Amino acid sequence: MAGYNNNDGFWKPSSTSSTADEGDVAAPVFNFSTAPLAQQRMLLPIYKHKRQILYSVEKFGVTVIVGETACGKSTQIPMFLYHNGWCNNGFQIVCTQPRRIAAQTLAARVAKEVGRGPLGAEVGYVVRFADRTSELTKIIYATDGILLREATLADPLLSRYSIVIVDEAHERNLNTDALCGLLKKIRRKRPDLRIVVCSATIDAEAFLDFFISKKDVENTRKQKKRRRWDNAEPDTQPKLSGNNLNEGCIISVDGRLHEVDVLYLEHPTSNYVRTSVETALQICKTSRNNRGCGILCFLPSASEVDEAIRMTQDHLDEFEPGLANHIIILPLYAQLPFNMQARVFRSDTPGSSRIIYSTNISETSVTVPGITHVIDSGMVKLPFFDPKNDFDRLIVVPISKASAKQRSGRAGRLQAGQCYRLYTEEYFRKKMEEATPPEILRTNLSNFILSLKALGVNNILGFDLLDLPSVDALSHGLESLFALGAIDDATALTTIGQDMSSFPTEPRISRMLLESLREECSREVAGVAGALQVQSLFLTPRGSSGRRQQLQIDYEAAVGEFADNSGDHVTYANILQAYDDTHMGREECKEKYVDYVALQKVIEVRNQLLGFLRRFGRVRSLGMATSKERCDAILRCVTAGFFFNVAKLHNDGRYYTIRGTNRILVTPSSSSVFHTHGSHADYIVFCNTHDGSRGGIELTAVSAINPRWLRELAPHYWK
Ligand SMILES: Nc1ncnc2c1ncn2[C@@H]1O[C@H](COP(=O)(O)OP(=O)(O)OP(=O)(O)O)[C@@H](O)[C@H]1O
Repeated sequence: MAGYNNNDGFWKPSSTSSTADEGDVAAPVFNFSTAPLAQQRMLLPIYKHKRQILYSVEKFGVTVIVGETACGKSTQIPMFLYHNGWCNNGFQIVCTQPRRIAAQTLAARVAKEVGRGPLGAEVGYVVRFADRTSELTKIIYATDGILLREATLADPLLSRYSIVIVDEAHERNLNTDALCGLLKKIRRKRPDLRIVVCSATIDAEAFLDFFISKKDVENTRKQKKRRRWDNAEPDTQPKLSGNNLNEGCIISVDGRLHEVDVLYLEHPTSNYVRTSVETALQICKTSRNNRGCGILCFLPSASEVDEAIRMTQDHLDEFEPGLANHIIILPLYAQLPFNMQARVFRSDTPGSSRIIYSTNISETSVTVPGITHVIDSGMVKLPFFDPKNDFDRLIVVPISKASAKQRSGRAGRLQAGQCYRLYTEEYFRKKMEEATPPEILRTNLSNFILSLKALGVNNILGFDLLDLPSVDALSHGLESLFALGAIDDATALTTIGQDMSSFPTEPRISRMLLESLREECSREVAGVAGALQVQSLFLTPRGSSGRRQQLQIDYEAAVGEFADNSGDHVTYANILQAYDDTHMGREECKEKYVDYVALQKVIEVRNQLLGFLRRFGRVRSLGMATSKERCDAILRCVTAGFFFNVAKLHNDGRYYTIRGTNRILVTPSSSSVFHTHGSHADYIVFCNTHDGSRGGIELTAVSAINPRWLRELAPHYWK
């Protein structure tokens, strides 16, 4: 196993001890996590800044709070404000999070800390597809996307909130940026609205400069130097109309309650999945004599998480006999059904060690109980828009220092911890970027533009943003929306565009779903949309080399039961139909090579999307249609959304996109359907692309289509 070093000296995890000799008697340590909640709160570093925060929010329109991870920003600030009267007169406080898992777990924790009623009483959350609030709710945790939708659909001035807290602002996803622009606009009409921006890793000055003009900032800084915060007392009844509302203030919160030791690899690793697994097993082995450990290991994608789990299971016993009985291994990524994600947050297995392999879904804001160690692979999978190929692509890239800090901050939350970085200290210091480029500078903007248009922003270039996107990216986004029928030639939102903007999906999928109402196959198409959220609905055949041929035969026979000649989309619909008809359980799915966990997620998403579709028309299913009618209806819907992604078979037997003439390879999972069940089609539509192991771009979610549909369904685009 690779060695690690840290600033305090040198230690190899494979040696028996890190800091203490075996015979050492540990000094008594205050057990933070078993102390009463009120006592835990008072120990958090942010507690010392309570008066300063209350004073600043009362006096200034905008407060930017930068504090170490785990200092208490997300849980404590809303409570300070609530207890100081900011929810009087029917007002509420909303705290936004980039991810739903953070909103849900924070709300649960704060409901406990407030201690008056269950989750959904005074403290609740709203995330896509789930609302746990009531008339009593005062503090709401919501995803930033949800707050944007609220402003779009219900309340453009967000008038029920006295304070909006934009948490984890460093993430700079499209929703955070749109929300910041919107809040700036709202403050012109509602100067009483207070904005609090929080993060452990933001450029506080840049955020303050964005919300407050430079001149005001200079004044504020001068005042800040003179102000003695310790003597500044907030009023017990905050005044909505403070006297410096055009000014802002930055507050720094130093320190954290529990230390995190950071260790780096001595030499770079060529295989971060394998090194992650080895490191995790080594930590488990050395922790066994104690009371077990909790490891959170960050990997870039769901497939690498699954690979790491398989590798860990394969090596558990050979690494140390008997280790398997004491280790629980769990995945955590967005494509898992919610109940499986929630398992990670239940720490009910005393004496055992837990290894959680996660994507960056748990990188910010969350506290996973029992985590003593973090392993950071140093990599992340991010969406990039490739204007040359006209594709969105998910690419694995190195993380930034800001992400590394967030990841290490997932340890040391309830007790001291360690973070193993699977890269060298030199790389971290000299090569790693300071921050991840914001989404607005790297991704497809059509969804972002659609959201702004629905908010009534006609001139996108005139809307205040933290970073301006390139003109090329904007024009591409506008062209795509025009081709989808979401905007007209004066770039105004059409009726279809209005409807599309109320779906929680990207525009192409929203368009596909709306088309399904016309084709009367919403149940099938909502299932297809669900299947696009998971990596694959099929399990890959695995086994010893001697059995491989037989396994492949079994696999093809099983897949053949569901596969349709046309390709993946109707095959997805067939699997869901089989589930609806027979309620396949875990074992039956395994026999048929269907991934049970992925299927549960698809069904969860399908049901949620059907709920949205019901607002627009009658949701029907094509149960009685002939297979040709059913297949054509489903594929016409897919084409209505994904007509940008069409490729044609050329004489050399390869597919080329019609626009851009790039050579494309069809991935094995899709081609197995084509190879087994039909000849290559002349025209195909595809929904996802990624960098292939054979070089070039590979496709998933591929089906044969009739080229005539292109002119019928997208006449602006295919003349
Ligand atoms: N779900 C939870 N279960 C147990 N303890 C929790 C939970 N959430 C928060 N805590 C406790 O509260 C502390 C502060 O958490 P909080 O999320 O408020 O910090 P933060 O400053 O927002 O961190 P970050 O910047 O990493 O999001 C944690 O270190 C932990 O001790």
